[in-house]
Amino acid sequence: MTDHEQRVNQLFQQSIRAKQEAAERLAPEIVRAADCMREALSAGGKILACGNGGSAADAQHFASELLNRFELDRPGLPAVALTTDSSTLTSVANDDAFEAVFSRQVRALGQAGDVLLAISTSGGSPNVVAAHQAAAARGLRTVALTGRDGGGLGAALGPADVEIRVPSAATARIQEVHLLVIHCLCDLIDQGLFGAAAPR
Ligand SMILES: O=C(CO)[C@@H](O)[C@H](O)[C@H](O)[C@H](O)COP(=O)(O)O
Ligand SMILES: [Zn+2]
Repeated sequence: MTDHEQRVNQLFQQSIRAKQEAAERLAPEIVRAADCMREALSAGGKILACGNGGSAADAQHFASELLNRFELDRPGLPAVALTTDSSTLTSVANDDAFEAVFSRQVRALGQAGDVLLAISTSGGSPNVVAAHQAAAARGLRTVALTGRDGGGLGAALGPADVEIRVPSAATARIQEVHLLVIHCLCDLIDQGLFGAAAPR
């Protein structure tokens, strides 16, 4: 095996270990988060999703799996990624502050009973923390995907919120687990609402 192949192998092993540890520790919180989202959707609510960088992509990935479909052919479900409208993002950042790019949209779009999916590997992104604060003030529950020590986001959550904190300090490994968690949430939501088949 070449040095580079060995490095690739190590990265795969680290990712597998991070996922194994997460499966052992996080299953109850993942089920709680899916229940929270399913209840909101059943009651006519929607899910707003946000994050920065790779987590912005994760927010969009999740929203598209709800709006379009995951594995089951079923009607679209209401979800909005707060990361996609460049006119809104640039004008809020330009006129106010980058910290406000998600919270302003939460105040405009969020209704009591909706859920905010807040994704931050460090838990420290000020715009994600501000989105949670705006959500809480409007009666939304937050499902937070975090890592490390949960950061300011983990610390700001209330008893009705759910934190899924990946036990790792490496941003890339945390993101890899977040994507798996997102697919677990989609699977449990579909199963709860439409009786999806067992995972293949
Ligand atoms: O994808 C990566 C690193 O893997 C980066 O784009 C990463 O998402 C960005 O640095 C984010 O700004 C990090 O924010 P956060 O996860 O700490 O909230
Ligand atoms: Zn990344």
